[in-house]
Amino acid sequence: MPVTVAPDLQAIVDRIAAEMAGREERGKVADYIPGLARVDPKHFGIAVATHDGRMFAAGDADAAFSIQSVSKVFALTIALGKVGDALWKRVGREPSGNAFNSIVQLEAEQGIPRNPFINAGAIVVSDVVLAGHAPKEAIGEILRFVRDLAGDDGIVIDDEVAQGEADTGFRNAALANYMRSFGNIHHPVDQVLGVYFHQCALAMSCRQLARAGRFLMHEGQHPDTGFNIVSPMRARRINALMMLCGHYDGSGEFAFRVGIPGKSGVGGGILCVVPGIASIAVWSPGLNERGNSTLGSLALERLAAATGWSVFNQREPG
Ligand SMILES: NC(=O)CC[C@H](N)C(=O)O
Repeated sequence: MPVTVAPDLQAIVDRIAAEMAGREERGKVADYIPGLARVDPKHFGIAVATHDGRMFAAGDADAAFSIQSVSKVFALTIALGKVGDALWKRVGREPSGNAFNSIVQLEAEQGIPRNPFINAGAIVVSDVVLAGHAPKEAIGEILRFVRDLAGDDGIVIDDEVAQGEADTGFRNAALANYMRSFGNIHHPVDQVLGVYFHQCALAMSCRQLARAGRFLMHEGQHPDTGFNIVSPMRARRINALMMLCGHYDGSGEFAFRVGIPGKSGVGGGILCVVPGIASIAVWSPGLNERGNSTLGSLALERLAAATGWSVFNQREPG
């Protein structure tokens, strides 16, 4: 895509934040754990990190929130680094068309989850990250990785959220045990879930999240160090998975409305990657019926329309 940064990007994000502040329809905040239930639905933040190293932010772009399933992108990146394409023997690459915590496909498909961005797939990824480590070390590896990507040691894991996930994670435990019965989970289920629950509990601001996603717009390269986090091909493939599977059974709708690879989480965050152009994070805690941020999705739709950014065309911004 030959599109360069739209010159009025700050004005665009300011305008989007102002529109979102006035919206009544915000969806419903996730309420399965206290650490999420108490978050004020009025929040909205947006941060856009551009390929040329600039940052445009508006609203609550510096407030930390629970990134939840957005963490599945980072965990997948680590797992691919460890076992490479062998991962794809244990996890599929197809959209599921089902809810993020659905169990129905697993029986028909012999314990192989459809993709790494539904819970079952992410739990297999956690199992891979855990290999050769104590759970604490695996969690530390994920945290260090995200801090390194963002260039920010201030990123932490919210222990209260992690505990809440463990206290209520009966369905995730069911998924893990079920996959273990097919031999697709290799470590003790409580350890695997410990890793998964802690990665879900990563707390990050939009600015930190947009920075952490930059390697995916830079063909896999860390923009600060020049090191290859992943190869260009792998970055492209992670982006493809985000496009096809990043919003669960709402992925088609998101591609239709926004047209940019993205990954959502039930904390209300969405990370989006415009290859060669921008890494974008939005946050608004109210969710639609598919568990994706209502205003976050709308804000990204507005941003894509205002900039012309899409992986489906090559229009100049305007
Ligand atoms: N969609 C999500 O963000 C789900 C993450 C959540 N912690 C869960 O496992 O249920």
